[in-house]
Amino acid sequence: MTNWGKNLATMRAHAPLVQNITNYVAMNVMANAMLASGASPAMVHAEEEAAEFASFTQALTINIGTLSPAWVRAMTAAAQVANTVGTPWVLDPVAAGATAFRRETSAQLLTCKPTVIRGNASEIIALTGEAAKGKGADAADTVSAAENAARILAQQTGAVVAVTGPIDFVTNGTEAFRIANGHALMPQVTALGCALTGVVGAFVVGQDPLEATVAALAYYGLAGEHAAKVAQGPGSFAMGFIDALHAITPEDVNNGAKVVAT
Ligand SMILES: Nc1ncnc2c1ncn2[C@@H]1O[C@H](COP(=O)(O)OP(=O)(O)OP(=O)(O)O)[C@@H](O)[C@H]1O
Ligand SMILES: Cc1ncsc1CCO
Ligand SMILES: [Mg+2]
Repeated sequence: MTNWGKNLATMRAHAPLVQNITNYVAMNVMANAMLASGASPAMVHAEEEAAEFASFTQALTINIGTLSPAWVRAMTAAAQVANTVGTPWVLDPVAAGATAFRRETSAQLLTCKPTVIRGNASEIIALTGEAAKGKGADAADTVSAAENAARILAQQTGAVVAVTGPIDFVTNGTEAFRIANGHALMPQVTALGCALTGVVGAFVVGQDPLEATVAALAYYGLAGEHAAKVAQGPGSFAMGFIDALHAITPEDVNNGAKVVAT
């Protein structure tokens, strides 16, 4: 499991259609990051069509960043279809611990068996019902403080759990990896975590979920490192980041991935 570039090549060969029910902040950022990576994103959230679209999409991602009751109904219906037909789907539990609405919605979505759960440390801790220090959509807990919660959540749900931050942690409940790629400018640009969730969704199509998630995080963090070399601040970084997602090759990933099995 060291040829992480192969997972990028496979994702690009599939160029998968990925349905995203995401938040208003992330829609454009996420769609551009996914296109630059080599996937085909479709932002489809209406209650009238979300479940129908989920019946033929190659992967689904659900992000609870800007919720409303109609969106929750669409999310639940789409996740149920994905679970029934065996389509991989990724949950992004934005600010999961902040309000009762978010706690209840996340708990309901977890019953639809996500393939991967990708969140920051505070969000992953909150999903296990523990008190988390999250500051809205931003993390206020360390990744290492969330490792135990990630293992428990993976064992309880059967999902691969990815905790992102300065050093990412990914586990399926038994095996685990740390990914040290990334740059401190990444959390200075909104929705880069949300966009990563879409990239993870694209990687898991037809690939082992644990391996594909680790590879997606290494690739994405490497793009952050490349973009930071030419950035003058968060604004130019955001632009360079999209360029880097597009330019990075499978060989670059094999040379630059900082992944260790724990
Ligand atoms: N301090 C850091 N240094 C290096 N990389 C980082 C740092 N913080 C986050 N990252 C990287 O940024 C990406 C997004 O992770 P992050 O944990 O910030 O998501 P998030 O909190 O869900 O973001 P958002 O909700 O704003 O979309 C990941 O690839 C992660 O590795
Ligand atoms: C800032 C923000 N607020 C709700 S969703 C979102 C995008 C980052 O998660
Ligand atoms: Mg987030």
